[in-house]
Order: sequence, then C-alpha cells, then structure tokens
Amino acid sequence: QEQESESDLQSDDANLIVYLTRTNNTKAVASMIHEAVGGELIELALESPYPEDYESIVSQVDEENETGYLPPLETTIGNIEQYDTIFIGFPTWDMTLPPPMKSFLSEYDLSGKTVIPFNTNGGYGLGSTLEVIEELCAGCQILEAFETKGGLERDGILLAIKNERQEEVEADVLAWLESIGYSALR
Ligand SMILES: Cc1cc2nc3c(=O)[nH]c(=O)nc-3n(C[C@H](O)[C@H](O)[C@H](O)COP(=O)(O)O)c2cc1C
Repeated sequence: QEQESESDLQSDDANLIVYLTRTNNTKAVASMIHEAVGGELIELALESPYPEDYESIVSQVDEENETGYLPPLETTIGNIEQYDTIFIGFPTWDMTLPPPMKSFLSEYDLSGKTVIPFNTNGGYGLGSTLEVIEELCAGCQILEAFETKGGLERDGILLAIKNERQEEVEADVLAWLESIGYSALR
C-alpha cells in the first residue's frame, strides 16, 4: 500500500499527518501541511463507512456522540512510537470532534508526543473539538490549532478549498506553521 511505501521513503521523518475527510476540504489542508513539512500522510477510514446521504450521516453522528460510540477504524498505523509529532486533521461535525477522530485518539497512546490539530468547518468554528482532544490526549503537548472555513454540505457546498480559495488557505497554513515553529521545507 501507498502508506507503507511512503513510510519507507521517509523513515527518517518523524511527522505523521492523520486526517478525516468526507468532502476533501480537510484533505486539501492536510496535503498543504504535508508538502510543507513532509512526513507520512494517512487518511482515516472506517470499517463501516458513513452513509452518503447528508441527513443520514448527521443523525448517525448525533447518536454516536450521544452514546459515546467509537466507530472501529479500518486504518491501522503501525509503529506509532516512531513519530514525535502528530498533526491531526478533522472537520467540525455536530460542533464537536468527529467520532472517527475520537476513535483514533482513544486507540493510540500519544502521550509524550506533540499533537497539532487542524480543522475545516462550515463557518461555525472549532466548537468543542479542542476540549475533546485535550481529554483524549492526556500527556500530549498540544500546539495551537489551525482552523479555516471549508464547505457546508448542508447547503450543498462540498469542496470549497480549491482555486483562489486554495491559494488563500495555503498562505494561511504556511503562516500558521511558521507561527508554531515550522519553516516550510520547500
Ligand atoms: C455530519 C456533518 C456535520 C457537520 N457539522 C458542522 C458543524 O457543527 N459546524 C460547522 O461549522 N460545520 C459542520 N459541518 C460542515 C463541515 O465541517 C465542513 O463542510 C468541512 O469543511 C468538511 O470537511 P471535509 O470536506 O474534509 O469533509 C458538518 C458536516 C457534516 C458532514
């Protein structure tokens, strides 16, 4: 798999960029970070994918949040100990952290690592995502998060981070990386 060959190529690199995306806005930001800082890029996939239909996913996520259900991940990350820094990317769902990212943080012990959140949302911001990350990530050093407006599936806006918007977000990402102490590799 691509993920494995990437890890071979970049085995010296201690960054992991793991992200969840549905309509590819968060993926666009993940790619920008990857291009800038290198490392391994992994998209989270579920054993049982969410429904395509928007209303159906909204009610499923709502219920998962209420019951605290952690959907099993299909993605496995071998040898997580090798990474010092883990960028975690996610959309805002239901004004909180999406259940699959809760699954990831619950499944892997990231204590002692630097965790760097990044997010896209429909314009309502981070909600309680950072508080949930703090709870699930005891012993992590959590750096300042990146947050930007992506799509708004409710209103039929899917991938919004493209064309001029992509350039705008890229400039913001690079400025943020610099502010948290990363200078871009390229
Ligand atoms: C199930 C679901 C719930 C969402 N809830 C919110 C929300 O509470 N607040 C918000 O600003 N955007 C919300 N959105 C919009 C997404 O955060 C936004 O479109 C984001 O850019 C999607 O990222 P992606 O393209 O990487 O999937 C929601 C989207 C979905 C699919």
